[in-house]
Amino acid sequence: MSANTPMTITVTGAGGQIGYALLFRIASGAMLGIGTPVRLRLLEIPAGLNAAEGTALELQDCAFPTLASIDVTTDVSAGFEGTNIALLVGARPRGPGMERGDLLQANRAIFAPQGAAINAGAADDVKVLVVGNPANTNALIASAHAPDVPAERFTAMTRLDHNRALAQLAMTLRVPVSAISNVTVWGNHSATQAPDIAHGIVTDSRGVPQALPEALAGVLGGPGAVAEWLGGTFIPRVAKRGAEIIEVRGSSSAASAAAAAVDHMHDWVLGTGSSWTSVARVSDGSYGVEAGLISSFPVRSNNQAWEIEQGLEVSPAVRARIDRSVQELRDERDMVRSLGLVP
Ligand SMILES: NC(=O)c1ccc[n+]([C@@H]2O[C@H](COP(=O)([O-])OP(=O)(O)OC[C@H]3O[C@@H](n4cnc5c(N)ncnc54)[C@H](O)[C@@H]3O)[C@@H](O)[C@H]2O)c1
Ligand SMILES: O=C(O)C[C@H](O)C(=O)O
Repeated sequence: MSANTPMTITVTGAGGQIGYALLFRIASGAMLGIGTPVRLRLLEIPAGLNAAEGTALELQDCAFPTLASIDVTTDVSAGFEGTNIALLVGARPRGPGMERGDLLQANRAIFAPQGAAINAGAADDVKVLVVGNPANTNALIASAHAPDVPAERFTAMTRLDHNRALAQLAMTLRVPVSAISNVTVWGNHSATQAPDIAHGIVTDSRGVPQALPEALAGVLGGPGAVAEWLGGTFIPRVAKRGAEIIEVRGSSSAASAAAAAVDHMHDWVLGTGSSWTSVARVSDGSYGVEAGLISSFPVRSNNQAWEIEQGLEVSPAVRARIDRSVQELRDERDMVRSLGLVP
């Protein structure tokens, strides 16, 4: 990509709540930079068409210099024709009391045709981010229907979990979010995920694990304080934040999900810089995660490709959580396999 070459970006579920938070940020240049014009393609089903068309009118009214064109369609093939970036947001969101497994059934008809349309018509460099839940397994379904697109180009979003982990750490350590790096979320974008702070660093070069005892003093004390805080507060808070938002807000996270999607694609296209981030991408067997599953790893983007950070030591506690989350991914894969959606 060179500056000034327009990029075609398809957003599915454009009439929904994430779509409404996401499209204006993409159009303003927050995702690819203000030097890259964007052509937006808004893909909806008939029930969401009016909302998407209304959003398109508002996008026009923003007069963003970066916005080259907007098309709204319900035609899946037209939606992905020539697309460079596909953001698969459209899906039924989880309501109170629902688990992600409940959504596999509801969303299975969406991701197979979309994968096939990407295979047939998208640009050669297409990059896909699945946001719609259950995101990892939906990405697996879409990828299975796009045999000509490298599997590494189908990713699922765990950047929101990653950002949640950074924010919780920053509040606890009383430092800016920008001061913390090298935190990882492993596994599934679900309550089984494995947030891992073992390699985290604070700008002053202290490790996050070394900085925590002082920050926790007065709240928790003694030699087990950090482990107690991780297991009793930090991990459940990050892993169950989606459910907390649903309970407090009455509907699932939208603006924070949109912000995470912007971060994910920004870093994929423009590079990660000095820290790694978390992305669910196809496993090559690294860290004992079954090859072929789409699982979250610590990754850096080099030359517009997500590379898994190698050689990190994984503690027994994190290992156990990763194994549980990967087992959940296997179970989801087996469920969609039994429906004939993946080989
Ligand atoms: N990965 C994450 O971190 C994360 C975070 C938040 C939400 N989510 C998920 O994102 C998805 C969207 O959430 P939302 O709050 O915007 O939901 P929403 O109900 O507000 O919007 C979904 C939109 O998708 C549309 N849609 C449904 N099927 C479609 C299809 N086949 N093609 C195109 N559009 C289609 C609907 O008409 C609707 O407008 C949900 O699955 C939600 O669980 C994921
Ligand atoms: O948890 C959900 O269902 C919504 C979303 O995946 C989230 O993490 O906020």
